[in-house]
Amino acid sequence: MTHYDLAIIGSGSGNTLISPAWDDRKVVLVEGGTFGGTCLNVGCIPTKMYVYPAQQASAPAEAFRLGVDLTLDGVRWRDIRDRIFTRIDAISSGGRDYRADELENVTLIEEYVRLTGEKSFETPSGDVITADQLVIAAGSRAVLPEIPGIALPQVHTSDTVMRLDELPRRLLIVGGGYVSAEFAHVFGAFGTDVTIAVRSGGMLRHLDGTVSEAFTRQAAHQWDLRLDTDVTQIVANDDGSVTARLNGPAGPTEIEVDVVLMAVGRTPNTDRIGAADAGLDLHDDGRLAVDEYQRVLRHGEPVEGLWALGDVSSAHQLKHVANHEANVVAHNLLHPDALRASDHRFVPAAVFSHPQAASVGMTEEEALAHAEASGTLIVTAVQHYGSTAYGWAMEDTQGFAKLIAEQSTGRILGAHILGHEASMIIQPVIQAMSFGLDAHTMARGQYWIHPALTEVVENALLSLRTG
Ligand SMILES: Cc1cc2nc3c(=O)[nH]c(=O)nc-3n(C[C@H](O)[C@H](O)[C@H](O)COP(=O)(O)OP(=O)(O)OC[C@H]3O[C@@H](n4cnc5c(N)ncnc54)[C@H](O)[C@@H]3O)c2cc1C
Ligand SMILES: NC(=O)c1ccc[n+]([C@@H]2O[C@H](COP(=O)([O-])OP(=O)(O)OC[C@H]3O[C@@H](n4cnc5c(N)ncnc54)[C@H](O)[C@@H]3O)[C@@H](O)[C@H]2O)c1
Repeated sequence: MTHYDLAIIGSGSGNTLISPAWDDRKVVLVEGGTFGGTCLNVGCIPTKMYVYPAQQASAPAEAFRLGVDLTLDGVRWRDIRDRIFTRIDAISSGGRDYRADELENVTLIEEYVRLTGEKSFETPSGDVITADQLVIAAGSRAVLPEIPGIALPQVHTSDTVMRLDELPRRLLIVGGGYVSAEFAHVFGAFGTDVTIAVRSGGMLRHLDGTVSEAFTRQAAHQWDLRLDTDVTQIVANDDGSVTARLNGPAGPTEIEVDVVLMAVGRTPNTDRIGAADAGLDLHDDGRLAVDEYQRVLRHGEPVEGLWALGDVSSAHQLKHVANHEANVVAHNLLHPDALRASDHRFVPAAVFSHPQAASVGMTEEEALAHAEASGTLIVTAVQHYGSTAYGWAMEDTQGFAKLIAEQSTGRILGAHILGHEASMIIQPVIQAMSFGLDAHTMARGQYWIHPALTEVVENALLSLRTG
């Protein structure tokens, strides 16, 4: 048995906790998978490194209506793949070597461990580790539904699809959320025939209804979108392709593809670390229960010195949330008498698809429920990109920003943007909400660069009938 001052399970955002403040204390970092976790190796970073060239590959279609004739001569999939992973793999292995070899006070264990108590765990090779403080930052993993044929080598998740040797000619994506929307854009722009099977009636259904409906419409123009459709079986064919059996509104049908991407959500890794056996509290979806200081709960009470952060405990499976919670835990580990709380009031998110979608705060549906419960009124404004000068320059006919505010105070409750660089132009609204600026002050209290695309947000603010 070895005892440490601090033990961390998971090298994603968990890795950032090891600051110089721990230099004279014993720390163990445990990583059973690839060093650096999901975002670096199989998540945010490589996906966006694919999204950017996908945008370039989409340029001919976009430019044509502006009077610019471009042709796409080809997409060198292996070159793109190797450029991305040469860079990422080096960062991962550099980070691993730094933790393994260069810090005398830090030990790196490269095995999947299981809790044996509140602040103890064991490795498959039989070592038992105890710690004064333990941080569980074990993340989440892609869900694989129990469909016959799910284990075929042609069936991938986001973990493996980015490393394919060849760009598939035909791809079936199962699911209608983030991963589906982003990979449909990437593979579709590169020339793959993309079919998407969504078991519900729309894509991105976690977003505001107006955005989800508009995205679904645009998705149906770009990809073969099958709504209200289940995949019931996947069967291997002799030529290396697979046949997926679908059940949709028109009854059973079949589709032949080269690769299937399962994109049906992610589940927290609490089962794999044995959190329930250790007596820790779990939410219904399997997340660890934590309080506002990121302390893990047992029988509803925080366990002293036991912390969790990121996907393993968060309702938001987002890297900026995992990083924020890691900052909070980093402080709280060292300042037990002056704990900081996490701030989950205005968590933004963006889907890097075509078009992009970005959101923060309440959807209109949630705002209406809030208004009813609080006896207030809400106002909404929808501003189209095409109504601003930059939108004219782009000849944009689809993009829009939808803002929702409290009528009496002008307090902004939510923002939902669909279109070019939505993830960037939403940032001033996130700032206004976080710092409590009302819609009018925000619109009139600063210059807005003319004729930048941010004028969409300015005009939406001015259109809100508040006060
Ligand atoms: C395809 C994809 C794209 C994404 N894109 C974005 C994006 O654009 N923006 C965004 O904000 N978020 C994005 N995300 C989500 C983001 O990647 C995650 O929210 C974030 O990486 C979670 O960080 P974490 O530190 O909680 O967990 P992770 O980074 O997953 O780290 C957990 C680590 O713990 C290890 N581990 C688990 N169990 C054990 C055990 N028992 N013993 C030892 N080690 C263990 C795992 O191997 C893993 O490396 C994306 C996710 C995916 C899958
Ligand atoms: N840009 C980003 O920030 C980004 C990008 C990718 C992933 N992520 C994170 O990763 C998480 C996982 O992404 P995701 O797209 O896998 O999940 P998701 O929750 O976004 O979407 C899952 C989809 O699968 C469907 N589904 C669920 N179970 C199903 C089943 N058994 N059969 C068929 N369909 C089923 C759901 O209805 C939904 O359409 C996201 O929730 C997000 O937090 C973020």
